[in-house]
Amino acid sequence: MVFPNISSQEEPLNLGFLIKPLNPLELSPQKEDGSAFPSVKLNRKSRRRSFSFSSLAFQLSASKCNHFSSSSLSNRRNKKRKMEEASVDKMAEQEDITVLRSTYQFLDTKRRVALDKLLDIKGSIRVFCRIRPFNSVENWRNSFPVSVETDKIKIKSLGSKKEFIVDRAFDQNSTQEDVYKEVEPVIKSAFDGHNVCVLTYGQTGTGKTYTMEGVQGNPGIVLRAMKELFREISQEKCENYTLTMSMLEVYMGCLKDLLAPKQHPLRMDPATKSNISIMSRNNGTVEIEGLTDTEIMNFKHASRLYNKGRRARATSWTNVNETSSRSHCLTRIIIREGEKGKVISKIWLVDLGGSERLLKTGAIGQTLDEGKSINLSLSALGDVIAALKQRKHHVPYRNSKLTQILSDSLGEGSRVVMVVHTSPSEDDLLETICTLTFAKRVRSIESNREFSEETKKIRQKRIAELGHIIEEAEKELQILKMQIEKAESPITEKKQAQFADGSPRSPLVLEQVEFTESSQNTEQILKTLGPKMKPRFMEPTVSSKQRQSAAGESIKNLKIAKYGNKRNMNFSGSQSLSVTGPFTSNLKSRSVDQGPRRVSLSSNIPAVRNSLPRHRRRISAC
Ligand SMILES: Nc1ncnc2c1ncn2[C@@H]1O[C@H](COP(=O)(O)OP(=O)(O)OP(=O)(O)O)[C@@H](O)[C@H]1O
Repeated sequence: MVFPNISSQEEPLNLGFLIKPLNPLELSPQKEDGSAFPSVKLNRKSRRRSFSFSSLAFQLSASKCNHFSSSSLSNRRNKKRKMEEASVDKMAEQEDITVLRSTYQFLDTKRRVALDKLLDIKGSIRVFCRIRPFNSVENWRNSFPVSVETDKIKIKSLGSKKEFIVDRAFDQNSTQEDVYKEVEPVIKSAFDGHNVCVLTYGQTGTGKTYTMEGVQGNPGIVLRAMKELFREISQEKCENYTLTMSMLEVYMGCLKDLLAPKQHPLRMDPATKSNISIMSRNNGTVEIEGLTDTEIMNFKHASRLYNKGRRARATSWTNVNETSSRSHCLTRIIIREGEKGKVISKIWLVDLGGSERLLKTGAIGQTLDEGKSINLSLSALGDVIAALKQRKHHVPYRNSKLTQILSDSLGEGSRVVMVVHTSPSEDDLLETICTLTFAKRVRSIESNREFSEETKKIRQKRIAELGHIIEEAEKELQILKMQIEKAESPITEKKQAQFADGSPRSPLVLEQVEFTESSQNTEQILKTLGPKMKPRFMEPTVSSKQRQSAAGESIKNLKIAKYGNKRNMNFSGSQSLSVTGPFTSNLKSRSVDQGPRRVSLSSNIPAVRNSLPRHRRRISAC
């Protein structure tokens, strides 16, 4: 077939390949004698007016076809080019993100390995000592019996001197931040699968609760640790990690669930007044049956729960007329991964009972029993830690409830920090010496291998090096995280835009949407051409008809899946539909907590009746 060659004066347009199969209704573009029409010079501005064809019908047809074909084709070409460019850009972006992500992984592994080495050098059981400031009733003007160096506590009194080595000593001016900074690496190691146990130990009134719980506006280890855990989870993009929290009180060998909704007296074991039992598994793990384990969604939720637990502890004191120092308060955080909730690690944060009462007060009766109980459990704790450090075959976990509970968080692979607390006062010197002797016992086994000065220097150097590696890696990780977020933001935005209407779209539907959008221009053109002026090549082919009907079917199926089968709702006059309650107007605004909506539907046609219950359930579930 010969095609006319229409061109403008400025820009020759070859219409020959633009107008392909002509509609049979249109005139043939050939002359009667079979020769081709001459080329027509067409000024773009006056294209419609300056046709010089003899046949008016052909002019019209050619003009419309030219208008349609050239714009449609160039649209398509532009679209194709844009799509090609977009896909190249997309691939490059994806590559960038992959490189950034693998660099992130590499650095993160480097940081974790360094942290692990650092904690190994420092020791898996570490002992810190914190001296609280003088209080208003203590005589601080005349004597300062306790002095502090970085890793040493010196006691001077009545001409005698004593020195106690610890892993880190905090003087009276130390802040909560200072203490937490030392504990932080241990908390972080929980993400590497290490069970963690942080304990505060000391005489009553020396600041155990202050260090662990903190005060309003100046939180302690528990809340800081929780903040850190949530920060780590968001930073590491561990979206599939979950945190759960439990709180437990150990009072005279009895366990109390501090987060339980309400303890029913009949459900408790009359002997122990508790429905909690400790189960030690053969593999060494411990499970506390009956203990409330609540998933914490964010830091705010965690601190709310923690305050609830603290209040429950306070209430229990009032109920049974206890004082703070006579019970141990244990907060547990479990890090879980995946849908099955595989346990990664446990963190125990323990505020131990005061260690001195029995000695100082010469208590009798219940107070004596309480004091004995605390001292026994504290001494059992000391025995366990000592046995662990000596790598003894038998570790006496079963000697107290406290050690039984903590058994899988004190042993091999665990990280333990004990923060011993002392008073600065001369009056409390005896208790201070007792506390520091306990600290020495806990620490002594590992420091049995007393290092030479040279070894100490090498250790310090290595610790500093590892600390530097960790710090640098953390800085780089921060930068990388921002870069990844920046690189991912267009993709995230696009996804958000696609899902803005709340309906999930399958790739097929997305394809269909694109298809519909691209054909919008064509639809407009067809409207201007009129139904009879549709060129033949615009008629759908057999395969395009099949494609369209397949795509239409898939959309229909999706709509049915989303909104239900509307056919069931097309009732004839003889059918009845009764609906009680506004189920169409405020359907979306109704919240789930409001419970199912009451909708009753009925029909006298069996097929419709059969389909109604299913329909009703769907509405009820909204
Ligand atoms: N480092 C500190 N800085 C400021 N105040 C402190 C510090 N340590 C303790 N205190 C204050 O000392 C008082 C006693 O502290 P806290 O209640 O924490 O002692 P405790 O060892 O937990 O006592 P108990 O065994 O009775 O629970 C509190 O008023 C607390 O605010």
